[in-house]
Amino acid sequence: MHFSSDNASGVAPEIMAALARANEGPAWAYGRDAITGRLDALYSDLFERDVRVFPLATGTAANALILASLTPPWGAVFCEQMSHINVDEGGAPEFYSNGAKLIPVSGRHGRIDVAGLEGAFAALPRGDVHHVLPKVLSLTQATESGTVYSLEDVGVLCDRAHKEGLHVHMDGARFANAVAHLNCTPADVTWKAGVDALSFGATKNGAMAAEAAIFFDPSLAEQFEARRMRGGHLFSKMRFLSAQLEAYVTDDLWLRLAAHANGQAQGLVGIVEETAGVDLVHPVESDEIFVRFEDKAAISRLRDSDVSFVPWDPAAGVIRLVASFQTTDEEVRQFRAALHSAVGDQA
Ligand SMILES: Cc1ncc(COP(=O)(O)O)c(C=O)c1O
Ligand SMILES: C[C@H](O)[C@H](N)C(=O)O
Repeated sequence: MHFSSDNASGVAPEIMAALARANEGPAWAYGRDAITGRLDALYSDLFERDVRVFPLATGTAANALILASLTPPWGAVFCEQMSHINVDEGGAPEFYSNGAKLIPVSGRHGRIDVAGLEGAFAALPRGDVHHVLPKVLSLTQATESGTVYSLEDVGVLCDRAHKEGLHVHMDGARFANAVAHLNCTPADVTWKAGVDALSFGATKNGAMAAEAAIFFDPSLAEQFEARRMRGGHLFSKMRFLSAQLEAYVTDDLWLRLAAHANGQAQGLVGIVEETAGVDLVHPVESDEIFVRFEDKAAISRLRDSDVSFVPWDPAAGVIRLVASFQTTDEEVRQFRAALHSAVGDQA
């Protein structure tokens, strides 16, 4: 049973088939191919607005290069304290922005709220050349804690950020899981709520390696091609990124895959909730589940039962389980037996 990360999942057959089709014959390189040429129109239809789409291979590249497009080097980027850009990208956002400062904002269950954002704004020294300038709010949707911002929350946070003169970036490494959970349109939870640019993730949800930087205001994208090239992220055989991104949103594949992952996560939730000695750390609203163990020794016993997971906070006895589009009902059943064995006999 493998629940270490949705990054551990494979490639959806529809996307593998699209790669095989894209492999037929030669094609112009560096994005001049026919498939890449279709992406702006395809995603403009999906988001009900003219957008610019830039294929990339990693979510970190999407985040870091978008942020570099939204802030000058002397700018400040407000983000949740445990956000991926703040703790898991090895300094890439700071590097590609040539030094922008990430300002962690305390959140609850991985979500920033407007009170926390107001506090961060108030705490930032202003009005002197010695101080960085507030430039971006970055929200992760779905969050690193497996939760999802409501449409209202996104709108309120974007309004407050725009009032402060900030652009809003959305880290959508698990965007599909959030849209599936909210049962909304992609537009509702992005530009209609005030988001200016989106890291559109596909890798964790069925793609081999495909992400996209999507700009809802094309004027913000003017430098992106140069930044992507200078950053070493311009793929010569871009048709293979674009083929994945095209197949991903065809016939709502992306939402079907995410709905399956979210559904299997709810199956794991049911097992945790029925099991004494463990409890959920955060609400489960996407494909990630965080479980706290009263008896930390049970964590080792669970690992010895061939369950793969990330020991998220060993001192607190917290592990992370992540379902994916490939998680089977049998894996969920096996997990139930493994968990009950690990924590001791269950009445
Ligand atoms: C919330 C979030 N954002 C961004 C990323 C970065 O994606 P990548 O590992 O492809 O750089 C990840 C990675 O899993 C992630 O979990
Ligand atoms: C945390 C790690 O970097 C990866 N983003 C994951 O979610 O598995």
